Amino acid sequence: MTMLQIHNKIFEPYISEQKLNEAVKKLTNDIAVDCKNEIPLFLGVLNGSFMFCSDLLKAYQNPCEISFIKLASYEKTQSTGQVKELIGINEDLTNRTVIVVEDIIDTGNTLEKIVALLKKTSAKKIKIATLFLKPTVYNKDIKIDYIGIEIPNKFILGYGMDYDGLGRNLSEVYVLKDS
Ligand SMILES: O=P(O)(O)OC[C@H]1O[C@H](OP(=O)(O)OP(=O)(O)O)[C@H](O)[C@@H]1O
Ligand SMILES: Nc1nc2[nH]cnc2c(=O)[nH]1
Repeated sequence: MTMLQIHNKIFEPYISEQKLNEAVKKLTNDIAVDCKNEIPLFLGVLNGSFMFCSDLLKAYQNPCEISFIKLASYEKTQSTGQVKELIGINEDLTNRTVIVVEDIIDTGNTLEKIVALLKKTSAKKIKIATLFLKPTVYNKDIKIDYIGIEIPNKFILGYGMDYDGLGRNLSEVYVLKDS
């Protein structure tokens, strides 16, 4: 097993590229079935979801659009509890089906903020897709429509997700050792 060190933290391989591909395919199929009569607008949440968004859209065979929103709440491996809006929603969402695309939902603080922003628009439907969910941590009432992989309360990185800015380029997911 190839360990990885970033600063003083040790990470070990956790979820293979193949498992990630399977999860992305399944999510894509589920979304395509639900959206067969519409053109969804995927709304990726930067930075973490860029790689997931890319693979999701490449796998999505029907007409669709993409845009991004940028929020941040994490410093190192801890949620600060405060979510900052760095890039807002610029599109006209009137009558659109918007699918929020998250790499991971942990406390749900980020999601709550995004959904609050979307509710102020005239979007027809707001749906949520996440590659990872920590069900034991998530404590909001917002329904998550599409879930890739559920994980315990551990800190992961790779496939878009970082530790202190590093590790986003890894094509598989690692977990913080002994977390
Ligand atoms: O459910 P929560 O506890 O809010 O955590 C989930 C959020 O944390 C990460 O983003 P982060 O704030 O680290 O910004 P980044 O995507 O730029 O890394 C991740 O991409 C989610 O958006
Ligand atoms: N990189 C990373 N960011 C997160 N944001 C919320 N949970 C996590 C996590 O486990 N890893």
